[in-house]
Amino acid sequence: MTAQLAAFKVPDTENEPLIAYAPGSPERAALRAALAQMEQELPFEVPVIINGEPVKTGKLAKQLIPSDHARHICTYHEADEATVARAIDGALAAKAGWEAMPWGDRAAIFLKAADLVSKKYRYKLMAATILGQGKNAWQAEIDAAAELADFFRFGVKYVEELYAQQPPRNSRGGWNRVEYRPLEGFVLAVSPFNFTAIGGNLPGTPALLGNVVLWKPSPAATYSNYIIHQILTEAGVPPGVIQFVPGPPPEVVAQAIAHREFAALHFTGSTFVFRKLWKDIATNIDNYKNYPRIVGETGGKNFHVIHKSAEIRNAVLQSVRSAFEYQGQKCSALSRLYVSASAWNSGFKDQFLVETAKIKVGPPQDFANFMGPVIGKPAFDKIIGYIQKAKDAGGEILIGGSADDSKGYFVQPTIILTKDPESVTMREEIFGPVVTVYVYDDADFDKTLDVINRTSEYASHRCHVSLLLSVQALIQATNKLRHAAGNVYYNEKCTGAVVGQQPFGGGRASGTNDKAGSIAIFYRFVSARSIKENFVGLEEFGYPSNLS
Ligand SMILES: NC(=O)c1ccc[n+]([C@@H]2O[C@H](COP(=O)([O-])OP(=O)(O)OC[C@H]3O[C@@H](n4cnc5c(N)ncnc54)[C@H](O)[C@@H]3O)[C@@H](O)[C@H]2O)c1
Ligand SMILES: N[C@@H](CCC=O)C(=O)O
Repeated sequence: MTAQLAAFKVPDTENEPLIAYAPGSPERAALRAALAQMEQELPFEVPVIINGEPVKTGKLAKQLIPSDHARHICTYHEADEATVARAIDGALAAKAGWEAMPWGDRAAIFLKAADLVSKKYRYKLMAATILGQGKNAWQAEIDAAAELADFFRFGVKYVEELYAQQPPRNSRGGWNRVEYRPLEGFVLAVSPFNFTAIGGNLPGTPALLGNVVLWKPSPAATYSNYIIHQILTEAGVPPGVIQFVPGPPPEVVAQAIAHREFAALHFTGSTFVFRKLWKDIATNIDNYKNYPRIVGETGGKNFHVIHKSAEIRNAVLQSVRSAFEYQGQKCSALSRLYVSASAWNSGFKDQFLVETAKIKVGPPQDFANFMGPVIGKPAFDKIIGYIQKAKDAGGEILIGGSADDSKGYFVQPTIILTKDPESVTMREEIFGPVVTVYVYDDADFDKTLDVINRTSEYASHRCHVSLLLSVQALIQATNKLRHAAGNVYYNEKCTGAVVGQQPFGGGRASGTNDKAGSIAIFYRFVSARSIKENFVGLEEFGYPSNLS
């Protein structure tokens, strides 16, 4: 416990500066060296971590390298029932000490973790993300280095702001206060494969508020997530506060959800899994001590709308990036594209195909590759299945459509042209490098906005980007699509929300829209306690109105 006798202010919060990794730069050399070292040392062995101690259950699973599936980046020990039970007990035992730790000390731990991410562990974390999750250098930089450091630093700032929110009035002779208690029980964090930063944020956000957390990482991101756990430990998160529990997802999660002290689910992943977990929680409701909080960001079907007034080159380049960077495996990735006929015929189509044809696909360790592999065999099969379904439904493959999983799970960037704006690849989440284009008559702009709004259950997910120049068209689209997206971008691509700048999340089937990267999400993991203190005692029990 450090100094307490003052109202401290946390340091100014800035976004982590991004490194470009340009040829010849020392950072590029450092990242290459970290990759080479990791390639030499792998496969690693990852234990379950309970109460700060490694637990080797002997029940082993592998995290494959998606660009070279004959190799694996790590072997990890899967938690069994007894291990999960110990993890929950240990977290509950750590709770009293953690929630009583002065805020300044908790803040300092997370600020230190941010600096460990941005400096000492930057390249190691990026190398694990590049090899294990198939990101190229830039994608690893904006995720594993920048977004993760931002989550921790901005989280500290937001908690400071939250704690500062106090009742505006006091009656004479009294003082009103609000205390933001962590939730009673433990939080279950279940994280996805596609963002190392989200892996860190799902346990990090509740822990920063004094909660204890059982963290089940994604099997396909186990190694990078394990490094994050090591960073948090080195920064000073006490044993037991965040229990790292890889394991068979349905079993580990079901056991946690069935526990009487289950206080909240912090989930990011597919809509299907989230809905299932919500139902499981509902079924178990009589068993809980408190009503659990349910926070989840899930699937999406993001779109760009290209108006006839759009600046075509910008619209094309933004669309190429957002459809194909990280192989379309972002919750924000462009997946359906509505282009006005005049824009399509006056250059958009040609440039879109020419630019997409320039994309290099291959192992992400080769920095020239813009795209790497998709995450695994099920994803690979699902994506080619959707390309086939689009063809069967009369869609025309303008470019791509081919895939090769002989060494790694590579799918070429694919553009499908459809005449049916409600065809299957305009509706369902694919989560791969596939974008479907619908060309609308310029005169039907307004009608097209209605179609967009109703087409997918996700309509809302994260992002709608309007690459429009006319202000009038922007206003029209903004109003019509008010509930169709949680994040809207004008003249900008739909990927790349930055913590502290564009809080992210979506409604409808895309999640509870609690806005990670903003103060809003922190309200979900506290249970406020109002405190009224009276400094003046009573002299009579009766009120003046009782006097005769
Ligand atoms: N909205 C957002 O902010 C956001 C961000 C990232 C990813 N996503 C979504 O995540 C999905 C891709 O990630 P993913 O493939 O890791 O998702 P997923 O749903 O397969 O897995 C997410 C997590 O749930 C666990 N899980 C899987 N099946 C489970 C089960 N039956 N019971 C309990 N837990 C289970 C996984 O092990 C993992 O930890 C996409 O749908 C994407 O849109 C959304
Ligand atoms: N910040 C990222 C989050 C993507 C989630 O999968 C983006 O907005 O692209």
